Amino acid sequence: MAESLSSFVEKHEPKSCEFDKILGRDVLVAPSSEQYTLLTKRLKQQLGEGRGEVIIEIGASEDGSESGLLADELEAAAATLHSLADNLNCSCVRLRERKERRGLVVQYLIRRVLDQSDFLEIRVAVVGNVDAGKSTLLGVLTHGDLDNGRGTARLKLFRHKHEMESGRTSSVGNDILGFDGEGNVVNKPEHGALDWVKICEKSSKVITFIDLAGHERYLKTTVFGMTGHAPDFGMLMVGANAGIIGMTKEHLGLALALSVPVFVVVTKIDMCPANVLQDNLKMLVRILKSPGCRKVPVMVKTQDDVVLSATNFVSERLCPIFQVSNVTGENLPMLKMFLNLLTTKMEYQENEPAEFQIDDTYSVPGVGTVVSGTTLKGVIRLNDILMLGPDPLGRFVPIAVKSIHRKRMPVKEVRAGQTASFALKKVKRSQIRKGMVMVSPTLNPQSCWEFEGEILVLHHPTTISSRYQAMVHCGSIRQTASIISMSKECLRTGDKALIHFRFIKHPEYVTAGQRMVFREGRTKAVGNVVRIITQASPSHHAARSKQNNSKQQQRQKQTKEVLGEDGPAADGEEKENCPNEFQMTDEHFQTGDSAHEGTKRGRGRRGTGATGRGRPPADPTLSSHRPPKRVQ
Ligand SMILES: Nc1nc2c(ncn2[C@@H]2O[C@H](COP(=O)(O)OP(=O)(O)OP(=O)(O)O)[C@@H](O)[C@H]2O)c(=O)[nH]1
Repeated sequence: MAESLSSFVEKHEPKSCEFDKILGRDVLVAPSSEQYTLLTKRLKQQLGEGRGEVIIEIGASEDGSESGLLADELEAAAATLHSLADNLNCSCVRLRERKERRGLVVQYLIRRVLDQSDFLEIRVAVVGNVDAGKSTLLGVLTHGDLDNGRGTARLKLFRHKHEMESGRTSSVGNDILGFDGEGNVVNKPEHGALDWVKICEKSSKVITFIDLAGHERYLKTTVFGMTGHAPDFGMLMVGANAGIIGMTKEHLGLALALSVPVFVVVTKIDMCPANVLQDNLKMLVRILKSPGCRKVPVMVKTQDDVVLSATNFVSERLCPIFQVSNVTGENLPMLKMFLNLLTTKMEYQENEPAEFQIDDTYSVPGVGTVVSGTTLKGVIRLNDILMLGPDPLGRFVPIAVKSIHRKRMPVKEVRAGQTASFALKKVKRSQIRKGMVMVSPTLNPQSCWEFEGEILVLHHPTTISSRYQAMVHCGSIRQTASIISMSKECLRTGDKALIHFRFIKHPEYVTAGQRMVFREGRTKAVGNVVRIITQASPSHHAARSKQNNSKQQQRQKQTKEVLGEDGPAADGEEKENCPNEFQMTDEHFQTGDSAHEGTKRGRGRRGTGATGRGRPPADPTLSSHRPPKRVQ
């Protein structure tokens, strides 16, 4: 929500607080020196809360009556705001104005000007059915050239030969779009290629798109992208002519399950008959409003809508919908403006001990072992010693951080909320399993075989009882776990329970409060880790899990015979092809199985189990560490 400099005061502080003196519609018109000091202090606070940016409204009165400034007042107020922004080393850009009874109310974007090596980072997971135009839109946004309707724009992004040939994305891809302080796109391809370091140097804000596959064959990769890459937002793409088909509902369901706020981009409006577009939009709105989604859809048609929806996108409930064409470029400027205004609402704790989740590993000639992932807490600096683990025996070993890159740019430190790649000293790549973490030694990290989670069953064809096994996704941990015990005898669709889980293959680093997904075939459940059980022993585990395994395999065999359906892989690793997970059936959208019920979005995401085979780094690394090859 856009804030006046005093709005926070009004809502949260007692009436007699120090900011009382800067209330009022015209406080910026001619502030006293005491007021000016308070205004500076308040703006600094607001910038801190907004991770370096805030939208300020001037001319609005606190009670809504007599809002608006006259032309000369507005000029004076704007000059004050510019000088406040200058003093705090911020840019100040006019976004929109509205006419009120007395005069104008104007909104400004105040954004901290960062040094060359720093930028605000927002991660957007791009999901939607195959052929919805995901790769094409990303090609158009990041390279600036429109598509020809036959796939020229997406060619710039495909990473594997088979993707070039089939036109289908199969891996988790990363593409970046940089904005300067004024909100201008800074991407400038040279001979078709983008120099990430230059983009980052010129940017105040960098949007990282996590381009996920639309085909159900690659759903495993898509789920990993959503759980393991810690997206701040989900961009759900829908082809105007095709509407909500195939994997669209599943991807929406997955975003809901993980409490990732979603906005929708309807593409191909250039080639879609008006009546088909209207029908598909109606269907989209109906699904978004259904009890299973409980979203508030907003059609974004003007720049005012963009500012309003971006500033109100704080809640997971609002769902802005854009209608664009990658061929004619219609409405793309509005989408860019929206992306420029997006601010993450995730609270990252920089003052806590460091925690970094690894989502991929590389062996780089001349550099050594490189890991990429997301910093969840704290600050990690060059030459820091962190504890890497857990290994198969649950141990953590100290390692030194040799170099750090953010989006291929060498940096001295990386803070909570930022993705990065580290070159590590004296560690072989084979010693690092995706799914491991690197944490501060002060945390004295413990691995666990067992934990308790509070789970809501979104869908199960029959009932879940003790000893049932399925895949746990927790951040980027991906391992089969068994149910040891439950607070209820059996669970059906819609039931909630406290469940005691045990990993079947190796211990993991899990923390209370993490969001988790539990799934197998058509079964899916979401919830939170509530308690870690560190004392459970592996030997005890092995015997019991073997027993459980054979029983479950027997049960799965029977189920397969009856349903012709696949179960989870017995060795704890996921199978390549698991269609229909997260299928938000019509039942969900109509009966109110609240996919987003449960607790808040987990901040912690750790480790990985990414496919990783031959795909570029999540934070494609390291100019000197040799950047991944990209097929042009
Ligand atoms: N006319 C028109 N064609 C488009 C538009 N957007 C994408 N296309 C075409 O639609 C086709 C599919 O686009 P892609 O970007 O490959 O779709 P995708 O969603 O990335 O597909 P996957 O990578 O397989 O998940 C390509 O031939 C594009 O040229 C658009 O706005 N208008």
